[in-house]
Amino acid sequence: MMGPTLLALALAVLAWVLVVGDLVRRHRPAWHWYVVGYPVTACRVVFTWRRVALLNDLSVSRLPARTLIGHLLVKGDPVRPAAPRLSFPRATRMGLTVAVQLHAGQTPATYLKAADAFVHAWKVHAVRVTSPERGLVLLTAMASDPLQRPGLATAPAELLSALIGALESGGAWVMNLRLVPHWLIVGATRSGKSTLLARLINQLAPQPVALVGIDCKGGMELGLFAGRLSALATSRREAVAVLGALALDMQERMSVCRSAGVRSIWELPDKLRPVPVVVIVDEIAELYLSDGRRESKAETEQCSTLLLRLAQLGAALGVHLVVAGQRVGSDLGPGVTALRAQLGGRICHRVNDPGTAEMTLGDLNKDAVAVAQAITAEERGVAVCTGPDGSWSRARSHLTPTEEAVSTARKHAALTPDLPALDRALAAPEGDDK
Ligand SMILES: Nc1ncnc2c1ncn2[C@@H]1O[C@H](COP(=O)(O)OP(=O)(O)OP(=O)(O)O)[C@@H](O)[C@H]1O
Repeated sequence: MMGPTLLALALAVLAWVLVVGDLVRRHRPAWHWYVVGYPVTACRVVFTWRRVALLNDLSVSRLPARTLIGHLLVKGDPVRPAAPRLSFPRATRMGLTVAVQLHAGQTPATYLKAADAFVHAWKVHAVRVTSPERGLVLLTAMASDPLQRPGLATAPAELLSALIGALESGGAWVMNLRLVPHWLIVGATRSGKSTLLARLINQLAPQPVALVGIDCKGGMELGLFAGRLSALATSRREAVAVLGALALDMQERMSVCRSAGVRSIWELPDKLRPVPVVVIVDEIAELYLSDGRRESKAETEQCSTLLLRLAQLGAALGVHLVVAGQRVGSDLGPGVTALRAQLGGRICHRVNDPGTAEMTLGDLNKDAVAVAQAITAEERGVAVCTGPDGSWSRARSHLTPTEEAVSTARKHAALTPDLPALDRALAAPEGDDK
């Protein structure tokens, strides 16, 4: 009687283990990492460290590489090099961290080069190398891609600051225009650029800020938010008019600052301070590429000069640029490289050519370029972004449905500041010359 009951019980337990085990394997809940993943990975880190360090030239021998035997100078590789000292691996929500004491003469760059070797040796999704203090390197191993299902990050509301999404570290991805006044956003088609711009507008719409759109794709993208835009240019000719009017407006702002004896509009008393303006450009190539005709060439040159002027002087005068494009390269014109130098904030989604990733991140963070190039077509909304302290991180924007962004823009349409100079400039040009 006991036999069949025990058998049925054993079968039930087995079925339960199989079903639950499969669910756990597929969904990887957080406790699974702490109970199974972390102890296994921590053992791998500790037990493979000597060998990994040796194979990647991180170990250093205390013996000199040359020594004198009698009257002979003997050169060679000293035996038994010592691996750098490793701290105990500490579990985090998404992986683990270990601190490594650098040998004298070593720099974090050697560890950056070995990051791929760590990934394979420890069987983790990625390893990031940072140096929080001199002589120390922090290796952060991530068990799986935290951006596959990023949590909803939060950040305090601040003027000219937008919560864009979540960072790979689990923190909030914030675009703060007071800290980094101008931004360059690149991404191939369907990489998540427009969604990010919609998110930015969604976040800035409730703030006392003027939003100006330049969308030379006939206003198809930014036209959706027209109710909250103080001006919208939908052709290059209109873009020249709007940028020219903004350049003149900046001169007025300068004279207000000069008469008040201050260096930036933020030092002016509230009642004198002009409203901050955020200029959003969708598809920079439309402003820079000419069809060879004389007027077209003149317009591209004007756009290039005016954008550069706004970028050079805008930060102190409350004029901010957010420039987006599918591709950025010096072939767009000599002005592009100069403009890029002024756009301190960079966001690079998946791109089709290595040149664009190099152009966007290469001058600030060489090691971020390879990470940006590894973003796949499935990872929509994932990007490499720079932080205000010069660091970089992988991040994912919060998916803001277009309807939600449009309805937020409509809801706050009454807050739209009037910029009569821009309206006049837009009313002036005749015809349309795309
Ligand atoms: N953060 C995100 N999370 C999930 N899906 C996203 C995210 N961002 C964008 N997507 C999805 O990716 C698709 C393409 O996004 P989007 O239209 O923003 O790309 P794009 O780079 O602007 O493309 P294009 O240049 O063709 O306009 C959309 O269907 C959107 O739903």
